[in-house]
Amino acid sequence: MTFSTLRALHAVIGGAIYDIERVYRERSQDSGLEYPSLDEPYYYTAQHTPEEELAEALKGDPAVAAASKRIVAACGQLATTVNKPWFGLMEDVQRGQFSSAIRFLETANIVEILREAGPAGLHVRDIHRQIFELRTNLKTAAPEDTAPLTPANLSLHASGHILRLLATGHYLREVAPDVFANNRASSYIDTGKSVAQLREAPEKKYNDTDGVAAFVAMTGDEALKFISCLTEWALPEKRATGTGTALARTDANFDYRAPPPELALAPSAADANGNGNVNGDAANGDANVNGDAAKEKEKEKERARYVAPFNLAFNTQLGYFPWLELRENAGRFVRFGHAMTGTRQWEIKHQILQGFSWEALPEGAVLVDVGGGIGAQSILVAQAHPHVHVVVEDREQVVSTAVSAWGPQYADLFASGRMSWRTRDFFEAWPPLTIPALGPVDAPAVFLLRLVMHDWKDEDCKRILSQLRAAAGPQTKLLIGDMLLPNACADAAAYEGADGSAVTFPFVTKDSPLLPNLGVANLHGYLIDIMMMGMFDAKERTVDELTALTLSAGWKIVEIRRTPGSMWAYTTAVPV
Ligand SMILES: C[S@@+](CC[C@H](N)C(=O)[O-])C[C@H]1O[C@@H](n2cnc3c(N)ncnc32)[C@H](O)[C@@H]1O
Repeated sequence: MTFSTLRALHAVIGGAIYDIERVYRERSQDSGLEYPSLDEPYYYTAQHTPEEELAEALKGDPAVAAASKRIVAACGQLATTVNKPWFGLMEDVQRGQFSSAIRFLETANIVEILREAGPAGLHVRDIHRQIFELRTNLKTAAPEDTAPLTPANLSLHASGHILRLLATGHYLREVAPDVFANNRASSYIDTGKSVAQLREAPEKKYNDTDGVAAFVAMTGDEALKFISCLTEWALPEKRATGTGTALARTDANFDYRAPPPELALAPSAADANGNGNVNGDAANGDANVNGDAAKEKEKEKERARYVAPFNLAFNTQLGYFPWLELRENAGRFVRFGHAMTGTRQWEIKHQILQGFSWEALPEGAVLVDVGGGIGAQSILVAQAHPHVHVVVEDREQVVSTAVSAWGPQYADLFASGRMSWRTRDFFEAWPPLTIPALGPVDAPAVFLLRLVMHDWKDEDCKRILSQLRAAAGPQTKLLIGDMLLPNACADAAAYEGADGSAVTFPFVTKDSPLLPNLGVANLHGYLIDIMMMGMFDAKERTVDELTALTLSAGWKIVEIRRTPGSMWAYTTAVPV
């Protein structure tokens, strides 16, 4: 590292600011439109002036978005270079505290409380009082098994310190000592619900929202807990004792892979899961241990116990989705559906509409959204393309609650029959459909798999893809929406696809001082990769990995439409 590299990074930042300013100037006809201030909240449900709307919308302009990413990448690289290693290390290794503080902000409804307080903000004593007024309501937006806060859990002092950490990390503003207000970053988590609505119906907090708050809550709850078990899961050191439970994992004699005693007689992991996720590793059993079949079976059972850090953290043999459907997880289950709406934010607005040539489909074409949840993405297609019929397939419990999760906003669409749900296990053969307005459908025009492949190991994905391949007609397309991760090193793979085509196009020019994958500006893709490891022992994939996987199930990738500068892509494949 030399001064010339520091200067080159500085120049990247300066050049990118110039690019952003140029777009703002040109698009506002030189009216002096300013870049949105971090200090000013922007609530997506509120009324805005045309200038405010344009200033916000331009952040999504491809040139602005790309320049912003260069700034983030360069600042990250520059900061890591010049920061005292101890400070940088502490910021990173203690990041969990910041994550917990953001979850607290969301779960305590502080963003909504501060929205109503306005730009002058609210003293922490008044914030604290309102948190309690909401939380001591009998109903709670938090998962059912969460006891309401009591003064013993949360002191005034604690609230103030958590909020100050957030203000220091640019998530709030401390406008006067102990007085906090929302800023642009915190306002992004707003649900738009009034405090009165949250008091009246806390369980509806995420209904009719953009899902961002639900995603924050889900990540801060389940994901933060299971990811803390990553190393214990990956590097179990203790040997079997046959006693203890995962929840007692601080016991020095505890073996993370030993079966919890109360589950010793439970059905096998495969039976409990019902979809093959948890027993994925068991199939790789070492067949020759002492030649003793009973012992081998027992060993296999043990290996299957904690397939992913999630299983370890929550002491369950169930896969994540069946676990979510347990009665005690009712709140988490509903929240997960809304969190999937939040995942739209990985894409540019309504990216699914640009991810495929929907307009080229014939009248009455059928899109099957496989593992589509509440249909958070395919509903955008149904709305924008009246010639397309959408059928969402998912597990029974998801299907039975999907329509009610949307509230009244799409009632006409559902009543028209152009968007419907049916229960299907995607590991089973695809049964032909009958759509009242169209009659029997032997093969759909498109199978969509969005955020599904990344939930599963390769062998499970192959099973899912093979079932779709068996059901496909010659014109059926497979559309996969997931992250596509490039390497972080400057080899050719970061610049081109497996077949040499420019499918992943460069994120940076070859002489740039930035990492070829844009480093921390694209960290989100690599974080989700590890989140999937934590949840399912699954992963996000590279272009090469996805190409090989789809081919193994009879699908050939023909097009990749990447969100500019992002890890997110829609990949189209056809039957081979
Ligand atoms: C990460 S979510 C993605 C939801 C949706 N595709 C989206 O992008 O919003 C994965 C979905 O797969 C569903 N799923 C899990 N196992 C399934 C199975 N065996 N058969 C059908 N759906 C399943 C889950 O219920 C969940 O809705």
